[in-house]
Amino acid sequence: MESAKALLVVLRKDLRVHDNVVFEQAASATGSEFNILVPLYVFSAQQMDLSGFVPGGAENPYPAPRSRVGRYPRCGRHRAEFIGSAVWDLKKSLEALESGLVIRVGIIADVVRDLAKGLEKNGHPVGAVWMTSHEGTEEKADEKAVASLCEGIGAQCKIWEDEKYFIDDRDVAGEPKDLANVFTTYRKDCEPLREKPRPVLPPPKLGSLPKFPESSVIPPQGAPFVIPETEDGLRDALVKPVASILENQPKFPEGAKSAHPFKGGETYARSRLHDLIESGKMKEYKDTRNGLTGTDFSTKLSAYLSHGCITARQIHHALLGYEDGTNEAYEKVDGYGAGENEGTKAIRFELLWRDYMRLCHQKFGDTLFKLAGFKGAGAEYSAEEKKSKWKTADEKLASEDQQPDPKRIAEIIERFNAGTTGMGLIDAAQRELLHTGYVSNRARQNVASFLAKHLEIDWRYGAEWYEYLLVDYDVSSNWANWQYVSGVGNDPRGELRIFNPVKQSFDYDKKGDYVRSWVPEVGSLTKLENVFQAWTASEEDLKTARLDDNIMVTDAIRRITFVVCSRPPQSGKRPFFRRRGGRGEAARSGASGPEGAGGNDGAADNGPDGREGEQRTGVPTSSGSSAGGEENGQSPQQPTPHGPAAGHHGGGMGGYRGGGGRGGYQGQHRGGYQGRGGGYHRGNWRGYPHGMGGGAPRGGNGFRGARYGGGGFQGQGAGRGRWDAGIRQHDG
Ligand SMILES: Cc1cc2nc3c(=O)[nH]c(=O)nc-3n(C[C@H](O)[C@H](O)[C@H](O)COP(=O)(O)OP(=O)(O)OC[C@H]3O[C@@H](n4cnc5c(N)ncnc54)[C@H](O)[C@@H]3O)c2cc1C
Repeated sequence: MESAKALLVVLRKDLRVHDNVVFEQAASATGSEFNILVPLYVFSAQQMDLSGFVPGGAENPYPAPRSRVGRYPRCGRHRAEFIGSAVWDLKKSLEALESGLVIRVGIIADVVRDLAKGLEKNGHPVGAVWMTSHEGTEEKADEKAVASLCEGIGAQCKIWEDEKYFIDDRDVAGEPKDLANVFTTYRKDCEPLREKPRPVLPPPKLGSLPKFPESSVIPPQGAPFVIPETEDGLRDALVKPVASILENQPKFPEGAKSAHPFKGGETYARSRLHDLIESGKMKEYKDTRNGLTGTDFSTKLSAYLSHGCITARQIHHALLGYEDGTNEAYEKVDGYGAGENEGTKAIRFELLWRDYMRLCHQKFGDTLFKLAGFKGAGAEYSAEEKKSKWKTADEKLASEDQQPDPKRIAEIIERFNAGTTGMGLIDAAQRELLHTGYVSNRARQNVASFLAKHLEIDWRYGAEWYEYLLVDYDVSSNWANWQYVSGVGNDPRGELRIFNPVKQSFDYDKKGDYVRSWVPEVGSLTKLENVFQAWTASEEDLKTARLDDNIMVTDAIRRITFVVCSRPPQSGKRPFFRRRGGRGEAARSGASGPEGAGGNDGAADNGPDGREGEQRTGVPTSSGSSAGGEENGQSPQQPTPHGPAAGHHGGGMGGYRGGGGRGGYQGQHRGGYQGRGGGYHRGNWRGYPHGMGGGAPRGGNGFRGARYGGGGFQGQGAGRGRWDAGIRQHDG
């Protein structure tokens, strides 16, 4: 056709040929207005350090991109490698379809402009540029820039719906502004989930795509960059500038194993999905999903989803083949043809969370990146709560009386990132992230909660560190989850949900294998409580383990006294923990109202976490926990390696709230203790509607929980000897 023109397809987070609207539509466009198809991928200078593409001697015109708050690189080596591999895999798939992929680096609109100019010069004017819409400020800006460029060159610009979500946007009722602020409400509107996803789109048939142009017609990459011609070359160019994460990069611990050894790309995504169903892992998913170690406790599909190597609805349809007994490949798998099971249902549930996080991003826009979060954007956040409680390393932003001062906060953040806080689970998770780019959902929640709620440090340092290092980084899922856990997002329990990392370790790392494998320094300690917090070990054990002068012991960032009961198990779910103190009056009457502050709302949103929690079954949360010791270790009665801390704030019972709470406890007795212990002082906790009391160590004096607790029970939970319980522990 004489007037036929080139179709330029810009691929970003849709690195696949199956279930991809642009290829499906391009295939049916053959013989019509487009005589050639130029699929294009651009490694973006806004998000990646491109200096590896610059041959020696030349200068990279784009400064290495950095995050706003922590000034971290935007994309670390694990994700760079994963994306490189996924792009290469797409190139191979397109070549197998007699097409191809042009790989470039730079700013998307600039690359499109240069390519369009060159193609026109070589006799192929660009008639249209297609791309799929993606969430994110930069992504939207790219879409706008390409649209305005198209206007300038007289080409059509088409931005297709992003179809990699579980429920298609076109099937979501209402406008983004109408989205429910609580996930459960949204979920209920969507149920039954199994009926919601649209069918998957077929991949283009061999030879069905408009011709890929001769290489001589495609203008080369602009100087000074050079695009490698092999997969290894591409990987090296991407990884070289970000190969080292820390100044003193620790070695990969001997014996530790990555939970995410997976390679990027659609081919690998499809085979991973198949393996998960064939091995029966999908059926077990609900029981295993809170694991910490190994490749199969969860799907590890997140990175494939984030980069669009697979779509959520492809996962759903593959599960249907197994559940409905229509895909013989799975006929030997337990549960074949038996319909949806607990495991497959839970996966759909998680995929819906992913949708929801993105819809929240649509609704709240750039407040995703704001310290006060989604809550700060709405009326549901009180004026007082909007005031920043957050500690920062930024001298200009810190309040004059910030304690610890910004310099110390900078040190703490550095140690938090490097995994040397002294809190085993947190350190293990941060080191696993450094070494592998992946960390389980359970560990992510603990890490986020630790930074935001125990240390009260601007949670965006953590979100940006994750953005830097996660292989599955997704702008909506990452930032909205950080907000959620930090209490400024869509968690209805907000600030009240706190993970006690010691109890979580006992619950989810029952033998300490996870912490031992990523924090080898504590590997020889035998007692679990010592593994989880090395400072609790005896002087002798510390010496034997050569830990006596280790910073994790001498200057643990946060000390949580946690009592392990030596009595034989009596009953219940958590036999080896026993609260010391806090079961007195305060515990029983600490929450007078229906909204006991610590009460976990069994009926409400349970969070994108381990939703199994005791709260829902009404079993009282046990475990003594406290946050002992000031961050800088200056507390006069700071816990010592030889014994538990003396002073902590009061502990209470994790509660169960909600109509007809089944035998649970009401309310949380939590106090900002300022008595003798000098223990954990959470002066910023405020506005708890009910049930917040102040527990006092040794005799019920010296607390000020009521000031923050608004109706909290004063003092009566104390006076039972030593208080070991402290901050409300929440086990999600
Ligand atoms: C602080 C924090 C930061 C996070 N950052 C990201 C991120 O950048 N990218 C990302 O994909 N997920 C993120 N998550 C969500 C979750 O931790 C990961 O999706 C999950 O651990 C990935 O492993 P998986 O694929 O084996 O998950 P599975 O347990 O197998 O879940 C299946 C899929 O459901 C989705 N999913 C599961 N949980 C969530 C959730 N809470 N929110 C949104 N989607 C979910 C993912 O796409 C996941 O692949 C974050 C969670 C927290 C608490």
